[in-house]
Amino acid sequence: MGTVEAANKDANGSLLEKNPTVVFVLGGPGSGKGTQCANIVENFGYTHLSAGDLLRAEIKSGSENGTMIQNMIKEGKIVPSEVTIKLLQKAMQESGNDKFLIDGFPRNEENRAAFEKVTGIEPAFVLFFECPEEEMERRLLSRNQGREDDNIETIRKRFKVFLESSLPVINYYDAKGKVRKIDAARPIEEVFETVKGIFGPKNEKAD
Ligand SMILES: Nc1ncnc2c1ncn2[C@@H]1O[C@H](COP(=O)(O)OP(=O)(O)OP(=O)(O)O)[C@@H](O)[C@H]1O
Ligand SMILES: Nc1ccn([C@@H]2O[C@H](COP(=O)(O)O)[C@@H](O)[C@H]2O)c(=O)n1
Repeated sequence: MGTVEAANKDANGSLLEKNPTVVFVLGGPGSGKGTQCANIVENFGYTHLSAGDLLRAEIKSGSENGTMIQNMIKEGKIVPSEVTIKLLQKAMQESGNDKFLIDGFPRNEENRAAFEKVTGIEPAFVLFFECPEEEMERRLLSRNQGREDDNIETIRKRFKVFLESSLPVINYYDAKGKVRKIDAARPIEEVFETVKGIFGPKNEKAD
């Protein structure tokens, strides 16, 4: 085994040995990624890891990166991959599971290439929740979870970052035949019916 590969295997601990299944969950801010991930966890036994939630938890933990992360989130900017990937790896290892929904990641080409290089993991497929901006804006402005970035000024910046940096990642995976596009503008239950069709009955958890 080459040195880079050996170092990555080391950093991943036992993770790679489990040959984990990773599904990236992408879509604009407010498209319903978190909502649908909660349904998938209940029905299909995946562990849900939201990159945004991990970054917000890192701020709360008083970490040395906290102020930098908080400033980036307020501006709707993308935190350097090094920080986010470490948080994702740690959460994956601690979960004990081998099936992951990675929500809101990769957000740009840097995220994508670094994750592949550091973890050696390729996603099984990518769920893409497609939703018009006006609908996403309505949802974010009425989310009421006290998020510092759910204000119209930051929301507009997040939309811009999504179009400029995140869509190219979706196009990258689309070219590889890995994107499962979902019309996310419909009611939650209808969206989940489509999601269920993608994961398939053979993956459903027994009661
Ligand atoms: N299909 C839907 N129809 C109407 N409202 C929805 C739908 N899906 C989610 N919502 C609501 O919209 C808001 C945003 O949803 P959610 O948090 O799941 O989006 P998200 O894509 O994870 O957002 P973000 O990227 O900002 O974290 C929530 O208040 C949620 O209840
Ligand atoms: N890969 C990521 C994911 C998120 N961020 C930052 O967190 C903000 C909120 O993300 P949500 O997915 O919870 O909406 C996002 O706007 C970014 O500032 C990131 O940097 N990298």
